[in-house]
Amino acid sequence: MQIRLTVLRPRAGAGLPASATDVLVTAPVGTALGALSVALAGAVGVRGPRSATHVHLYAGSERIDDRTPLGHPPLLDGAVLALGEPDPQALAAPGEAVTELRVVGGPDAGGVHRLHGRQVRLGRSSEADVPLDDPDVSRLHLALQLAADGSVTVHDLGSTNGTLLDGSVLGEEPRPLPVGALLRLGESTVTLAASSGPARATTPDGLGHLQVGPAATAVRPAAASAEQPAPPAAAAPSRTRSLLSRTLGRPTTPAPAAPDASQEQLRVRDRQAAALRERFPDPAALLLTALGPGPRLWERVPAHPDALTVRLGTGDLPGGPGTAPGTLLPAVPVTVDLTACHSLGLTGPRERVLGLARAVLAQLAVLHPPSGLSVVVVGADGRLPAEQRAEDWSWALWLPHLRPMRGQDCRLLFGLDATQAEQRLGELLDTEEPLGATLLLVDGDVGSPEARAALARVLRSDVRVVCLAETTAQLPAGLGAVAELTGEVATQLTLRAGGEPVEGVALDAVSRPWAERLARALAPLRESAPVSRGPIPEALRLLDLLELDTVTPAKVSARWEGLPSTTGTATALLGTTRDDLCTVDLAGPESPHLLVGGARGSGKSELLRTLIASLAVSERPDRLSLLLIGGQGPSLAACAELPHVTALVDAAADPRQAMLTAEALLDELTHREELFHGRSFASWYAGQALSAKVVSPRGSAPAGAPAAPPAAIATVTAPPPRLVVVVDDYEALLAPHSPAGRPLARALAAVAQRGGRLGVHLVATTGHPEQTADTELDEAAQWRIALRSDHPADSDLLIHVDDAAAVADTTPGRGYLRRPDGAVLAFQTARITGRIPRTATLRPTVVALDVTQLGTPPTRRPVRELGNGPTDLALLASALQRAAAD
Ligand SMILES: Nc1ncnc2c1ncn2[C@@H]1O[C@H](COP(=O)(O)OP(=O)(O)OP(=O)(O)O)[C@@H](O)[C@H]1O
Repeated sequence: MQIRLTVLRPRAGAGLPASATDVLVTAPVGTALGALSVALAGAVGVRGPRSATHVHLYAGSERIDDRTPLGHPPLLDGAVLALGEPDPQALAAPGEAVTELRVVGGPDAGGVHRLHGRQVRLGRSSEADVPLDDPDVSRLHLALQLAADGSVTVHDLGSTNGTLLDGSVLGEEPRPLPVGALLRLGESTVTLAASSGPARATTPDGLGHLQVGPAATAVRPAAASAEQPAPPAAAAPSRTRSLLSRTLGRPTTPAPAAPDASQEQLRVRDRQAAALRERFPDPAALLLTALGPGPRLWERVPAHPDALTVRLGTGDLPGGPGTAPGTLLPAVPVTVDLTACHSLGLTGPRERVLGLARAVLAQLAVLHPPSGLSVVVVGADGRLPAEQRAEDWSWALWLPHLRPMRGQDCRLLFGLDATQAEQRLGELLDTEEPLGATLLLVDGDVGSPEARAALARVLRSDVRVVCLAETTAQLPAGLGAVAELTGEVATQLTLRAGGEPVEGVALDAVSRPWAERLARALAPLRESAPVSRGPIPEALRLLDLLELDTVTPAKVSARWEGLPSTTGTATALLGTTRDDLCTVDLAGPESPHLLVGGARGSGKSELLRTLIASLAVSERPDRLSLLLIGGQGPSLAACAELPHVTALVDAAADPRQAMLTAEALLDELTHREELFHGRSFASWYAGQALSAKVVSPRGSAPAGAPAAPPAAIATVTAPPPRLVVVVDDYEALLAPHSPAGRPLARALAAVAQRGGRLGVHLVATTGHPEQTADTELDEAAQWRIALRSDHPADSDLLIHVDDAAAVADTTPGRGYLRRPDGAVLAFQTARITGRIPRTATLRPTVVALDVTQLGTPPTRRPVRELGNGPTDLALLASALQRAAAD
């Protein structure tokens, strides 16, 4: 496994900052922190004999136990480990249920401050308890006073530009500050909030990530109600007039309400303003959502009405229905819909533009799931030093949205030099089918004439683009919207999106440490779907897909205990498609049988072994039996130890056993028909659940079923399990020179025709689809797989399209699944006869992360397996046997 950590070197002296190094750790699953700590200390230059015995690592203020396995909390992707002393930042973390002061807008937005002590001063000075990097804020601007009963008052400290409390001027006399009231100082807006809501449940996966369930629909903003004003998007010229210049620092105007508004109209105004602020969350709310993670994390799935709408700042916007004419909603979000305008330019002094761009990326990353939005960051402007570009964007390396998910040849979707930029832009143009949306962020020039030409083409594609520049003239031509930072200190912006410009918007900008904190909180989070979209992997391990990388009897028993007590299942996980797990459900209503074809060496036998192992994990042996028949050799012998396997027949080597098996199979079908009295396996089981008793009408032991007592003794017996008959080299049984095979082939034909209703399923492989065409199985099997085929006609016979003929012979196990509904999906079979990957036994390595290199192709080392030791199948069989015996 690989995870990224940050190691903090101890401070050289009190008051000095700790220096941090980001590292990539590669280590076998289950490696304990103790095995890494010396290497982690070495990464920040702490070496020598003392480091071997005296390395203590802290997560926040807590010392981490050396036995904590890597990949388990707190050792997750993005974790910060402080060496030798608690993390000095830890105390500043916003905590649980206390009153919080949140900076919800302005040039230094996003801060969340727990209120401690009796007095809290806000100002530009570093002496302030809550420092604000806003040029229009005085050094010590205002003070909050906390009373013992928890109430809060506020007063101005004689600031130059004054303070507004909910639109009215605040003097030096203390006034109560209720939760939710807006304080505006300089271009910043702050508010008091009760504690943040409950965190969303997450599940550690042991590999450095936390799985997050889908967003709760209840928390999504409701569609615009009759009372709500239209969303404050930039592209609506009708409201441009009403976006007034901000009033602070200039002659102060009262709260923006119409003079003759009634009490009810004012309440409507307040509700509308609150609804808009809720709908487009401020930076502080976003940070808390990432840290929680809160219920709104990744709520904007592609169909969400506000998907790809970004908030750029706040302004006073006209009220909606129910407010008095001329009413303005104070300090509500001003947004741009990137779905509508496609591309957005942000211009102004570099530091401010970067602050705004960070706020834009942060909100996209918090509100959109990585499966619905990919982010590509290109910063290759040769006028800036390479180190500067890397430093400006290093915070984004923690965002999960930058992971290459479509086969892009890089570690992260960065283009931080001309070559990387050309590569990223080329990839954007090459994507044939867009999966979710893509946002390209371009910081300045893209570095080369080729890249500029490619960017011009990207701008005409479906990719959404945000470009940053110092001046509007430096932006690429034809952007859908441009936000230009204005004002003496560039803390306001003017938005142009086709209609009249929207002026005087107080921008949302966030600092780099803030953005890094938010991105780092997102780093370990993963959507709960086990496989993400992307290219089809080249190699897969079944035990990993089954989440049984360390398989134990207890884990298997727990899985079996969780099964519903209805008819036994027969669902086999085979591998993955591009988007999802690839499974075949033989017990479903669509089709009970599966036919698999492919050329020599295409991976048919391995696919059967994977299917057998997967079926065995999916169901208890008393409810699912497996009968294995090798038409031409012992390819399935490795599965014989699974407790579900009742017989292994080598038809070529043992014709007599083949004959007996054929008879037993036919007997079994007849037995079930008599037992079920015309009902199907499923409805008979449903009946059994009611009557609870079964009287066996006859007693010969059917192939693949537990032995039953002699026919003469009518007795209560276990109900028959589902039976899956698995045949390798089906065509060998059909061959004229195979006298032993022929009776078996006849029995299998009967299974294909009659077995489905009786809970008897057939899975068979063929190397020669033309020989198995038109057999009973060919006609009955609606689940069909074509692995690599030698001829298009073979593929066509199997899956009714010839795509499998184009599969490369370097990818055994790659093929196409045709489902009963006719859908054809490319997939890769997972392996079960491999051995534990060699990396599982390697010594852990710790290497420093170099941001400038993250956009380059990763070094590829072939996955090698241990040459000795048990196969995964042997490990699984042993665990299943013990689980079955318990
Ligand atoms: N899913 C897979 N992933 C990786 N390697 C695989 C996979 N499936 C098969 N292989 C490798 O490909 C080779 C051929 O596999 P296999 O014997 O399953 O093919 P086959 O189609 O049954 O061949 P034949 O028709 O000759 O019996 C083996 O070396 C196997 O290890």
